[in-house]
Amino acid sequence: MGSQQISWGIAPIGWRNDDIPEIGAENTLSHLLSDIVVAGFEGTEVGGFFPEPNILNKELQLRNLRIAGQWFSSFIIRDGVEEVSTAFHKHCEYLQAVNAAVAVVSEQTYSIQGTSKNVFTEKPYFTDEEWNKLCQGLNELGKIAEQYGLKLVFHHHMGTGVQTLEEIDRLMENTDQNHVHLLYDTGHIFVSDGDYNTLLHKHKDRIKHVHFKDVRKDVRGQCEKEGKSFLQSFLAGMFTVPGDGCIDFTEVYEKLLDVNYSGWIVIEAEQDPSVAHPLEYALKARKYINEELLVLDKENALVSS
Ligand SMILES: O=C1C[C@@H](O)[C@H](O)[C@@H](O)C1=O
Ligand SMILES: [Co+2]
Repeated sequence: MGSQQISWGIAPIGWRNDDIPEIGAENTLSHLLSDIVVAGFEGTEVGGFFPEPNILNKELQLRNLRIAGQWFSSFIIRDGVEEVSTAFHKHCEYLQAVNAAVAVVSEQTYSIQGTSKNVFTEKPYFTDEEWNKLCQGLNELGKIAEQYGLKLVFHHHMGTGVQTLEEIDRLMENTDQNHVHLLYDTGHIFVSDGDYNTLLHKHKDRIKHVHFKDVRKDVRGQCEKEGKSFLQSFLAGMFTVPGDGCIDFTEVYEKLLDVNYSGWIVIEAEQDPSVAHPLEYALKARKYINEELLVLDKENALVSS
């Protein structure tokens, strides 16, 4: 089976960043969507500055683009699932109206991702009781997502209580595989654990959404040495597009093809847009995909025929 099941997208995060809304604020929706077409991608994720569904759908249709999903910050441990559910229903309603496939959920209770804390040493840890509350709550949110024709995909993330492989294992073991799926983000797991393959191999069956984020290893090392925060690290250039860092995406992509992965692969490389020209990096990513990854589909097809 080949890439006909895979849709390639690129996230708005290279143009504008919801974690630091000031950067790239000059980049309008039209500019972003048109750049995505120029770079040859099929769609994107919803950014915090996106308009209501009618307006967005019009702009998408004009460019033959689709929406993969959107990030949702959950505070299940802090607020309880009942309170979170109200906001999550609204989130899913929006996503259904723009024909998205997934709702990306990240538990943000005690998260330091938006703070000035050292992201390499000061991440939070949940108690056993908090783990139970989180996993039960996610099962409930997963059922809500399904009412809107969406899959809940959980985003493991630097600076949060679900960051390391061990923590992702625990989350996968204690949530219902029918309702809670996994978003595999190559960049976050590599920065956290120095390895991106084990997570993919262990949880391949739960992965329903993928973020391809590359890492500049030397910059990562320097950020750790200097005790930088998550935001300072990405502004320093810790992340980049596939093919421009140290991750071997051919290995990752081959594994995804092997397990007949079906869904979106979204390029997500947050950098300062005033330093890393967003269209230039989108084109660089597309070139790498075309020249190094899509050829693997053909090779696989030849081997299996
Ligand atoms: O999926 C993501 C969404 C962003 O808001 C986040 O900070 C980024 O690192 C990411 O992986
Ligand atoms: Co991501």
